Amino acid sequence: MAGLLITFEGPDGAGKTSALTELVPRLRQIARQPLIVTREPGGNPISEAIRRIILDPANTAMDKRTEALLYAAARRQHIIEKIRPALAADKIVLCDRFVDSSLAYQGAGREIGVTAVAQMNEFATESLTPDLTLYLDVPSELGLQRIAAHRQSQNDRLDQEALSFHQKVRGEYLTLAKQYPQRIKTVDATQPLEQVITACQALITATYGEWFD
Ligand SMILES: Nc1ncnc2c1ncn2[C@@H]1O[C@H](COP(=O)(O)OP(=O)(O)OP(=O)(O)O)[C@@H](O)[C@H]1O
Ligand SMILES: Cc1cn([C@H]2C[C@H](O)[C@@H](COP(=O)(O)O)O2)c(=O)[nH]c1=O
Repeated sequence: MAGLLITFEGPDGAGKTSALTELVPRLRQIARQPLIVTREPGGNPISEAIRRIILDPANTAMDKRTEALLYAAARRQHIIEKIRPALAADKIVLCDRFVDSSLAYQGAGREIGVTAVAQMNEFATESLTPDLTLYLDVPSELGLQRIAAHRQSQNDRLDQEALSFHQKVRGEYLTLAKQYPQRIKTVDATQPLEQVITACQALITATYGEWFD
C-alpha cells in the first residue's frame, strides 16, 4: 500500500493532542501529498461510538478483555473506513494512538499480556504497521499532573486509574521503543510544547523528507 502512516503515542497527558493541533497546519504547508489527521479510538462514527462506551466512567463493570476487544474493533473499523482508503490514495495519515496504545495499556497496564494483545491486533489490522511512530515520553506523575491541572470535564475511565497502572503503561512504551528503534522515535515531552512540536516535525521530515518540501 502507498501513503504514509505516522502515529503519535504516549502516556495520558504527554501532550499528543496539543502537539498535533500545532503540527498539522505546519506540516500541511510543506506536504507534497494531502494530509489527514485522525485518532483512536475513534476517527469515524462507529469507532467514536465505541470510544464513548470504552471511556464512559460509568462502565466500571467492563472486563479487561472486553475493553481490549473493543479497542481492536474500533481500530478495525477505523482502518477499513478511513486509514486504508487514505493510504491507497497516497495521503499522509497522522493518527493519535494506534496498536502500541493497546500493547501498553491493555497488554501491560491491564496485565493481559503484550503477546496476547498483539495477536488480537494482528487479526484486527491484518498487520498494518505505522511507517513511523513518535513516542512522546513523560513520567507518569507529570502526565497525570497536567491532566489534573487542565482538564475541566470529568476524567475518563482510564485517567482515573492508579499511578501504578500508568507506570506500567509507560514502562511498556519504553520497552517498545527499545525493541523497534527504526520505527519508534522518542521525543522528550517534558520540554515546553513548542520544543516538542519542533522535535516532532524534525523527526518526520528527517525520516520522510521526500514527502515534504
Ligand atoms: N509540553 C507541555 N508542557 C506543558 N503542558 C503541556 C505540554 N503539552 C501538553 N500540555 C498540557 O497538558 C494537558 C494534556 O495535554 P494533551 O491533552 O495534549 O495530552 P494527550 O497526550 O493528548 O493526553 P490524553 O492522552 O490524556 O488525551 C493539556 O492541558 C496541555 O495544555
Ligand atoms: C487507542 C487506545 C487508547 N487507550 C486509552 C488511552 C487513553 O487513556 C484513552 C484515549 O484517550 P485519548 O484522549 O485519545 O488519549 O484510551 C487504550 O487503553 N488502548 C488503546 O488501544
